[in-house]
Amino acid sequence: MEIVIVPDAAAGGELIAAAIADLLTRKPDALLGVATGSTPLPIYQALAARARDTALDVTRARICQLDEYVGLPQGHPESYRSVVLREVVEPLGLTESSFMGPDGSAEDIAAACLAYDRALAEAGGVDLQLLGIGTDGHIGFNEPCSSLASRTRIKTLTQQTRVDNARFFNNLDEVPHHVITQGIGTILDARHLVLLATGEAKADAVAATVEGPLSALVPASALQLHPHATVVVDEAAASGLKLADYFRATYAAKPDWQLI
Ligand SMILES: N[C@@H]1[C@@H](O)[C@H](O)[C@@H](COP(=O)(O)O)O[C@@H]1O
Repeated sequence: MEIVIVPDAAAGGELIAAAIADLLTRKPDALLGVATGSTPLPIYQALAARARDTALDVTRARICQLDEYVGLPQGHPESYRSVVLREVVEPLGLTESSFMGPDGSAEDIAAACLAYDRALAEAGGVDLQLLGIGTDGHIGFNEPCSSLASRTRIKTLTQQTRVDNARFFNNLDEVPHHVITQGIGTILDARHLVLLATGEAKADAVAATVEGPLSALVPASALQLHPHATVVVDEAAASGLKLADYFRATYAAKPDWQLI
């Protein structure tokens, strides 16, 4: 696992957008897995700026969703489908035909989960999966004690996550209890995992992910199992890391041509 400590969220967004740009240059039809929440927005803004202002061609990029609320009406502005279309797909000049996600309004949720795992595999697998992290250490919506081998399935949110996400809704009661999420096993199938965490509220979860034991109690610690996982953190999110100086020195010594 590589840990990169950046000065702030904007620098993290630029660094990760550069890695995505490099991927799309090598593989123009790469499948990019995207996360929701506030944290990855600087990545999407930096990537859209590159698509607008540089020779980067994103027209063949494919975008896939990490997770989804269950039971929100289709087209609800806070369904993750709507969020990804608004924050990622449209700013890149792409259309819904470049996009795939699980169907949170399906009558048969179990079948929708299976179908999504199958669709990801049939699409050739995710090339680069962006991740945020919950304050309880969740990735996607894999809450503490999720199986480290889990596939896409329905999960029940913890109260902590519902409270954290209530800011996107009118009140806490509107936050769904159930979600579909790529499983931890599904996430680990991606070729490159890139987790961005910013702000002091994430410091404990980041420390447990990076320096704690591999544990289902901290779902993000599953990144320790992946051969190419990058954790990008700002100074505040890095504040609980005992090995911060080592991570800084390692990254500073990295050759310029070697991206994350
Ligand atoms: N399902 C999403 C996660 O994918 C995201 O990482 C997390 C953190 O969000 P934020 O970046 O807003 O703190 O929120 C939600 O729970």
